[in-house]
Amino acid sequence: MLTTEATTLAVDGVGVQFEGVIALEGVSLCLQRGEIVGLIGPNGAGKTTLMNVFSGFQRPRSGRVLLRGGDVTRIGPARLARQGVARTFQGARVFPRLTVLENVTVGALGVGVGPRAARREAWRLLDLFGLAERADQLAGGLPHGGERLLGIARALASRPDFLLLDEPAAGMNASEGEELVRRIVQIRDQTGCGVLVVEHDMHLIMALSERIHVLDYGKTLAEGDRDVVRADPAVIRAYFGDEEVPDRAAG
Ligand SMILES: Nc1ncnc2c1ncn2[C@@H]1O[C@H](COP(=O)(O)OP(=O)(O)OP(=O)(O)O)[C@@H](O)[C@H]1O
Repeated sequence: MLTTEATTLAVDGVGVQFEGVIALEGVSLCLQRGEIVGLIGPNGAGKTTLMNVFSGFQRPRSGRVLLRGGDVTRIGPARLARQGVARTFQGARVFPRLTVLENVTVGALGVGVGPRAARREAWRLLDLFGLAERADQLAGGLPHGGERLLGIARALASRPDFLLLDEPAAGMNASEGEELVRRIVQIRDQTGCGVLVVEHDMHLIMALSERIHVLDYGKTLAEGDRDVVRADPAVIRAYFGDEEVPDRAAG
């Protein structure tokens, strides 16, 4: 049952269809401020489509999107960002010809923060992400892991209550992934924002998420505590196949 509390971002029974392909059907997921939820599922399960619905990039055909209990189903991404919903995309999507500092500053300017405060906020985030030394470098010249962190820093510049991360660790090596887990937990602890993470790296998902939501063919296959979900036979069959289910990652 979905809550309509003031501290939640939720989808309630959403459905999305693309020219005959059912991408999502009757999916409900409630993200609370202060929690980290993993969204997983096989390729094509509907994870990115659900992120798009949450962030206003995809209007659902059925169901509702609720922000702090209010219906935002018809609100687009720019307005949702100003209301506290920020996201990153698959692929870093930084502005390669802007500097690292400018990339983050733009994130704050985009939600109406004044130029001086935006710059201050950008420096704070660059410090937090260990990118301050590269502030004046063009973003396009960053190594892959750095670009990913920059994308998250830019999303955080809007001071979101809810942060949606689409495959933040793609292309990172194991130690960069562990560092990313630490930073995401730190962000949650410091800002109290709710974090929804789509990620194929199961070690990372298990290390990071308190709750896990599993999609398969556009429907919810399982949801709940990570240990319960990991032991669910339907999840093991659909998602892990014959692979060994990873133990909770070190960290
Ligand atoms: N714009 C689109 N037009 C047509 N079909 C689409 C579109 N976007 C997604 N789909 C289809 O909807 C389904 C869900 O896709 P989606 O990208 O949300 O899955 P996913 O779980 O994020 O997959 P992956 O793990 O591979 O990124 C797939 O069958 C996909 O082919």
